[in-house]
Amino acid sequence: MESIVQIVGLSHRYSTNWAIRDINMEIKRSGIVGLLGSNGAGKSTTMNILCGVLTQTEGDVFIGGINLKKEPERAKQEIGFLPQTPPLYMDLTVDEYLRHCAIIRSVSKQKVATALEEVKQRCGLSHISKRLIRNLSGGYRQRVGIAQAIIHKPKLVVLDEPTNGLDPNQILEVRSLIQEIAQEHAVILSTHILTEVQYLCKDIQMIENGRIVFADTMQAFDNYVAPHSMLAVMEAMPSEQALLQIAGIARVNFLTERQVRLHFNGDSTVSERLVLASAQHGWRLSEISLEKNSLDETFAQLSKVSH
Ligand SMILES: Nc1ncnc2c1ncn2[C@@H]1O[C@H](COP(=O)(O)OP(=O)(O)OP(=O)(O)O)[C@@H](O)[C@H]1O
Repeated sequence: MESIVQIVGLSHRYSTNWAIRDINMEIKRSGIVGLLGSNGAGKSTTMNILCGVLTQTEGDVFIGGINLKKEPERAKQEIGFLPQTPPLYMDLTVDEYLRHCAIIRSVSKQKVATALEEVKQRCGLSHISKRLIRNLSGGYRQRVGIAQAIIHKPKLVVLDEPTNGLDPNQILEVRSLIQEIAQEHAVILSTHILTEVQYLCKDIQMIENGRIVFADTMQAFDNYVAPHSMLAVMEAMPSEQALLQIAGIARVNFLTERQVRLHFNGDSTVSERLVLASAQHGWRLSEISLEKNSLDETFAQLSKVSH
């Protein structure tokens, strides 16, 4: 199967500092790939190169087999881009703006009207065609931003922090629109929000200090960030020895007379065994909570593994 995107040995240097180093990636199918990284990790640099806005220092990007550096115009026909700040013209109506985008994206004259109707329908914009963009809510502006990215039916859609600055309802709406679009297009979604990637993406690329530190399926990532400790509150706290008897518990840290942190190996079914043991021995377990790694801790661990 031909790749939709292939990134080979991509590196970029701003004056003397390398912002990204030796990035490799291949996408062959539609669906959402999450590019996850903390601020300054190198996501925007990667995306800007991918969309032909910035020329890399080293390496190559192929879109549908076309070398972006050698044939930028042809390759860019297959890319739709929603940058962090959508390139909207506030004084145009939704119709005027999207028509303008279709034309600069080289949609042929006879096809502009159909492309416009289709994209408005997909993005839920049909009822606000005549509204000025200036008067739209953040969520609707973002929909217009997504519409301009897909109006020419590109193979690849690149979305940079698409839910940034939206309220919780708007976030849900924009996420479901992205899921819908990913049925037909390959989508790369950049974000620093772990839950966004967990919710939307089937594959994940994690970037830190300009390097990819994790590239696998979301399921593999979930296993990686699965909890390895839990906090428990017990009114009649047992001894360390008694707790270590429970299969899976590897280490015990007493925090207060009533609270303990239990580190475990394997899966979190150990919590069920703790509940059982408490009932059997009268420890009066009143609270239990699994502790997930924070994104920072996960980055730190993955960075260590990759070095
Ligand atoms: N125009 C520029 N000139 C010099 N250095 C830059 C420039 N743009 C980015 N950098 C540096 O390159 C590195 C990667 O930045 P980049 O913006 O790609 O990261 P990011 O992951 O997108 O972060 P953010 O989420 O904050 O946008 C950072 O150290 C940043 O300071």
